[in-house]
Amino acid sequence: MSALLEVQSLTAGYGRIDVLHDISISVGTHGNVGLFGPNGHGKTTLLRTISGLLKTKSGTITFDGKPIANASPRSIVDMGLIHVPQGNRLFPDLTIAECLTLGAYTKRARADEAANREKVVKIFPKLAERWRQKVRTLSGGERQMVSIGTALMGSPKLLILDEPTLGLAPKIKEELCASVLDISKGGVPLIVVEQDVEFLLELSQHLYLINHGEVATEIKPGETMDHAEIMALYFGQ
Ligand SMILES: Nc1ncnc2c1ncn2[C@@H]1O[C@H](COP(=O)(O)OP(=O)(O)OP(=O)(O)O)[C@@H](O)[C@H]1O
Repeated sequence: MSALLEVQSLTAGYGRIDVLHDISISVGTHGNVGLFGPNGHGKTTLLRTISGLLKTKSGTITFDGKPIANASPRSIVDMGLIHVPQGNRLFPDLTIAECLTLGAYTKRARADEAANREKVVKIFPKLAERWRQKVRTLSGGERQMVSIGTALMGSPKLLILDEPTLGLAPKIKEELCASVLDISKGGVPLIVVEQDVEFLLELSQHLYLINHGEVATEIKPGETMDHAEIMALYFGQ
C-alpha cells in the first residue's frame, strides 16, 4: 500500500501541553484507516493537526507527496484532504442545497460540481427530498449526511470522518454506516475515528489504537484481529 498520507514523529497539543507524542501513522491510496481508543487520548487532536487546524510542534506530515505540516487548512482542502469534524458544524440558516454548493468552492472541485452533487444524492437520497430545507430544521442524522455530503462536494482524495455515528439513533446510524461504506467502495479512502468497533472493523483495513497520545497498537492490512481482541485492547483487559 503506497502512502497517500504519512505522519511521522508528530508532536502537537494546546499551548504548552503536548497531547500527541511522537506519533506516526500511514494511510494508503487504497483501504481505510480506523483510529480507536479511549476518550480524550488525542484522536481528534491528531485529525485536527493533519488538516491544519492545529500547529505541529515537531514531526512531518506528507500528503500526496507534499509536506503539509502547518499549511493553512484552506490549502490542505484545496489539495483534496477534507475533514468532517465531530458534531456537525454547519451554518444553521443555510439550506441543504446551499451547503453542498459551498462544499464545491475550490477551483478543483468546481469543475466536478454537477457530477459530485449527483453522487451525493445517490449516496444520501434523503437529502434530495429536503433540498430547500434549512440545516437547523434537520435531524442529527440528516445533518451528518449534509456534513459528509458537503465534504464529498470538495472532490476529496482522502476523507477524514471524526465519529460520524456519534449520538445517532440505531436506524439512522445503520443507514449512515451503509452510506459511508458506499463512499469507500466508490474509491475514496477514509480515516475514521469511531466508537462502534463492529463498524470500524467492517470499514477499516488498517487500525491504530491511540492511547495517551501515542500509537499503542497498530493492526496492519492483512493482519486479522477479531472483535473480542479489539475490545480487550480497547478496555485494556
Ligand atoms: N481546544 C483545546 N484546548 C485545550 N485542550 C484541549 C483542547 N481540545 C482538546 N484538548 C485536550 O486534549 C486531549 C485530547 O483530546 P481529543 O479531543 O484529541 O481526544 P479524543 O481521543 O479525540 O477524545 P474523544 O473521543 O472524546 O473526542 C484531552 O485531554 C483534551 O482535554
